[in-house]
Amino acid sequence: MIKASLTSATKRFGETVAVDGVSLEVEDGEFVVLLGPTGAGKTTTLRLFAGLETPDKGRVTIAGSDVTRLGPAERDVAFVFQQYSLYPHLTVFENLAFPLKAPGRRVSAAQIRKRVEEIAELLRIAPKLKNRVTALSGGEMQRVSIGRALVREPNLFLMDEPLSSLDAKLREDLRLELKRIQRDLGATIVYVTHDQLEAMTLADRIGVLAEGRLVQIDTPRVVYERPANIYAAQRLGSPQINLVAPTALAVGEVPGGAAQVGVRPEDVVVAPREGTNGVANAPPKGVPGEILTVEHFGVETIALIDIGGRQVHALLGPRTTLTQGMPVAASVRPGAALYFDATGARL
Ligand SMILES: Nc1ncnc2c1ncn2[C@@H]1O[C@H](COP(=O)(O)OP(=O)(O)OP(=O)(O)O)[C@@H](O)[C@H]1O
Repeated sequence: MIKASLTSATKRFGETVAVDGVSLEVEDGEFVVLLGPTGAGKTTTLRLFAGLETPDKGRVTIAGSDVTRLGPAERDVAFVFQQYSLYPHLTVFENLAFPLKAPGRRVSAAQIRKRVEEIAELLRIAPKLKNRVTALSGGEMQRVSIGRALVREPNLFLMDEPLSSLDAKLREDLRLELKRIQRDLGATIVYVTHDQLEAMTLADRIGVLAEGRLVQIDTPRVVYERPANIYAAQRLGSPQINLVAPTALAVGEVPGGAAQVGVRPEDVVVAPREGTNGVANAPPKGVPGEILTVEHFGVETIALIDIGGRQVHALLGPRTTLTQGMPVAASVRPGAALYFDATGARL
């Protein structure tokens, strides 16, 4: 079942087309992440779902109804923003209970208590329910913000970089918890980020936005392995995909119309050009290059290699014996090259 959709939605601000003919269907229980750099139109897309913006063209539906002309209060959506928007003079319990006490909601005190306690448990803030929110850490405050959205069981959750104000460790913890909670509750979430790690780990599908357009929407794996174009290819992967001239890495048969070849670092095969005792082995396959740097990250090692004046990243095994300055031969794992035409579209 489709829980929310945009159909050919366009939103302009003066000369700027913030969202340009975006069509997007979010399934019930799905976690869709909108990924793109600053100004790509992520927040505006989210605000169209929320009813905080009205599209100039196109339609918005939520739970099967056309809500294009309805305001936020009439859409039954919950938002979480980057900055916690909590009531500082209230306790954690009162902040979590607040959305349930809105006028028109007839929820008994006992039901409120039960729901708040459930959510507090889920978010692991139950021991803090009596604390004032000002006495919480940043991570706890953001948990309360997320909890405030979750108590209500709305049609749709809209989250705009909810973890970006947190430090790396908290961010990771909360990211894992958010995914677990979303699965447990079967919640439908549209989530905005420019963090590829969040996108890769949270999303059922990633929507890649560029200049207001939805460039690709698919599972993280498909966007990574079969990007629609160079732009989408560059959004995922760290280090970024290597882009070289069609023949620079000797990648075999190049399809007609290929202007660039994309090779992920893990698909660059690197072999030493000389035997360890200085005696030449049979020359390895590939183009000659030289190792510029080797960085050890524990679980992986990344080398930067110069091949004929071009630099490419290669993922090496953790126990690699390759070191800086070594002459090497670089090639591409068979079948792993991605070909792009002059417009950047993948062939
Ligand atoms: N209220 C507004 N008035 C004028 N221009 C706006 C307004 N809101 C957004 N824009 C413009 O629309 C474009 C898309 O903005 P949007 O905030 O949707 O991008 P974003 O991908 O969310 O970026 P960020 O990651 O920086 O939040 C930008 O060029 C922005 O300057």
